Amino acid sequence: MSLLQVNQLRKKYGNLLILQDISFDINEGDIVGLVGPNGAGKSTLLRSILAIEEVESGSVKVKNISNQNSDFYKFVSFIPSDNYLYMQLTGYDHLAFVANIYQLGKSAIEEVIDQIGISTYVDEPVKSYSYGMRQHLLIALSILTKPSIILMDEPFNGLDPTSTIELKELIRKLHAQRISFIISTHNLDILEDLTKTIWFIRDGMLFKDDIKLEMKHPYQIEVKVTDGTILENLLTDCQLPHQISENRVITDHNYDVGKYLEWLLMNKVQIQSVNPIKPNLEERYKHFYEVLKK
Ligand SMILES: Nc1ncnc2c1ncn2[C@@H]1O[C@H](COP(=O)(O)OP(=O)(O)OP(=O)(O)O)[C@@H](O)[C@H]1O
Repeated sequence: MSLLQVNQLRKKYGNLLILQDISFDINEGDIVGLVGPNGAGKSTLLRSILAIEEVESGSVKVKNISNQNSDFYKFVSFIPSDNYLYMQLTGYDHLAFVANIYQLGKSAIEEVIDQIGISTYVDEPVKSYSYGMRQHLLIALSILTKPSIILMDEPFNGLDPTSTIELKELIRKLHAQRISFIISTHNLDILEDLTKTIWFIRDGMLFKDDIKLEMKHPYQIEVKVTDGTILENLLTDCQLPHQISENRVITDHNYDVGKYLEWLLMNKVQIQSVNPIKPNLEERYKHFYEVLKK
C-alpha cells in the first residue's frame, strides 16, 4: 500500500536546478536506498520531502497528509547527516525534550530506551558517547512518535564495523515492525545487504535501477559442464569469445548464449547449469554512470 507520495518535486538554489520534477511512491515496508555522487541532490531531496527546504513546485504526502500539515511529522522521521545532539545533555534529556514537543509521557521514553537498547548509557552526557551510541540515540529519538517511515542521510558515516553491524540490525528490527526507510548512503555494500530497491540520483534526476539498464550490462553467463579437461580441448575449436575456469565456460552476454549452448551440445558436452552472473551494485553503479555519460 502506498505510504509516501512525492509528486513533481522541483527545487532550485539560485539558478541551479537541483531537483528536476522528481516523483515516486514508497510503499509500506519498503527500504529504498538512495545513491549518487557528491552534489547529486540526495540530501536536498530528503530535506525537500520534509519541507526543511522550500521547493519551487510539487507536493509530498504521507498517508494522504501533506508535508505542509504538522501531522505529517508524526509519521515521518528524519536522521540528518550532521550531528545535532547537545554534548552537555544526556540521552534521556534529548528524549524528554522531543517527548515534550509531542506530548508523550515517560512510558513512551522508557519504551524506546528498551527497544533500542540504550539503557546502560542513556543517563550519561552525549559527549561521552561513541559514534555508534550517538546513532542509536538518534534512532531512539526518531521512533518516539512511532513513525511509519524514517529518512536517513548518510547514517553509516563514521561508524566502525561493529557499530555498522549493530545499526544494520537495528534497521532490520524496525523494518520487521513495519517501519519503511529511505537511506541515502555512499556505502553500496551496506545498502545491498539491506535492500534490493536501490535508486540512483544524478543531476537532480531520479533513476530507478530498472531492468532495462541491467539487461544492457555486459554481464556474463556461466555454463557448467561435467569435465573441464574435455571442455578445454573442445573449446580450442570454438570461435566464440569465452574464458574457461575449471569446468565452466564464461561467456560474454553481448553474444547470444544460445550460440554457446548450441555449440556445446553439438560437441556432446553435458551441460549442468546455465546461470547469469549478476553484476554487483558497484558494477551496476559504474555502468549506470557510463551509460548516462553517453
Ligand atoms: N543551501 C544551499 N545553497 C546553495 N546550494 C546548495 C545548498 N545546499 C546544497 N546546495 C547545492 O545543491 C547540490 C546538491 O547538494 P546535496 O547536498 O543535496 O547533494 P548530495 O547528493 O547530498 O551530496 P553529498 O553526497 O556530497 O552529501 C550541490 O550542488 C550543492 O552544492
